Formats: sequence, C-alpha cells, structure tokens
Amino acid sequence: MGEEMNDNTINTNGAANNMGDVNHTAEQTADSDVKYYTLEEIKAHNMSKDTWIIIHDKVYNVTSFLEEHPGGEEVLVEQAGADATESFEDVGHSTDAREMLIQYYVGELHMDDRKKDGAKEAFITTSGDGSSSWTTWLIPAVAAVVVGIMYRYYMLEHKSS
Ligand code: HEM
Repeated sequence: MGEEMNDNTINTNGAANNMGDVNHTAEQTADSDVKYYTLEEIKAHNMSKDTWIIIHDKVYNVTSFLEEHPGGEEVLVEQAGADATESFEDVGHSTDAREMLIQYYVGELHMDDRKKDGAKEAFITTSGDGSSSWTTWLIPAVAAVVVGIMYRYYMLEHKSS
C-alpha cells in the first residue's frame, strides 16, 4: 500500500514527468505531432534488438541504451514491450537517470491503454486508509477488553485463595 501511495506521489509530482513534459512540449510545439502508441504496438518491440519500454505513460526506445545501462541490459530486456514504471521507480533512479530518459523518448502511450488516473487510485487509497484507521482503534479496544476480563479472573482467583 505504501508503494501505491508512493507511486501516486511520483505520478503527480515526479521529476521525470515534469522534466519530460517540459522538454517534450518544446519538441511537440515545433512539429506538433505527438505519436501515440497502443500497448499492442509497443509489445512488438520486446526483444534486445528492438527494446521499447513505458515509463509514466511515455514510450522510450532504449535499444541503444541497453549496453550502457548501469543496472545492466537484462533488467531492461525483461521489461521490453511493457510498462516498466514500477521497476524504474522501485530502484529509486537518480535525477540524472530521469534526465537521460528524454533522449530515448519516442511518444506517448495511447489514452485507452493508460491505467485509470491517479485520482481514482488516490480515492481507493484514501478509503483504504479510512478502514485502517477504523481497525487502529478496534484492535486496542478489543485488547483492552480481553486484558480487563483476564484481570478480573485473576483478581477473583487471588481473592478466593
Ligand atoms: C530508460 C530507462 C532507464 C534509464 C535511463 C536508467 C538509468 C540508470 C542509471 C543512470 C543508473 C545509475 C544509478 C542512477 O543514476 O540512478 C541506473 C541504475 C540501475 N537501474 Fe536503471 N535506468 C532505466 C531503466 C531501468 C529499469 C526499467 C530498471 C528495472 C527493471 C532499472 C534498474 C536499474 C538497476 C537495478 C540499477 C542499479 C542500481 C544500483 O546498482 O545501485 N533501470 N539506471
């Protein structure tokens, strides 16, 4: 659950997104044709000779980067043709790494293939938190009742002997 929340925060404020957007917007206004790729199209680039990955709904062709990747070629090929956002974020890549993304940018993930947006996930997370705060008082309350009962029994036994 912590991870989900973390992911949301990154989606909203993520340096990669913001930096990417700024740079890509400049490119886009120049020739104003952003390419949108469906998951189906991206999936075709799933081999070491031709490796595309998705990070935060942006599509990157990392074929030429495979051998340079400090984390190794294998991890990238494993994610080839798929969404690597979670693994990319799990590693906690540096700002330098995020800036490097720009040079491999080829387009955007098609709207229909994007996961439901952060707002909905945030809602689920929030309602999840609500139920966990409900359990946070219930558990100590039950524990207190049990301890109370045990104490009474102890006192009763202690009195009679
Ligand atoms: C185009 C996308 C990517 C770029 C530009 C990139 C770049 C980098 C860079 C520059 C580093 C050195 C450490 C740092 O500066 O953070 C690094 C390390 C690493 N990366 Fe990536 N990376 C990418 C994608 C991924 C993905 C998708 C994964 C996981 C599946 C991954 C796993 C790792 C690992 C395991 C390390 C080594 C961390 C360590 O040894 O401490 N990377 N990456």
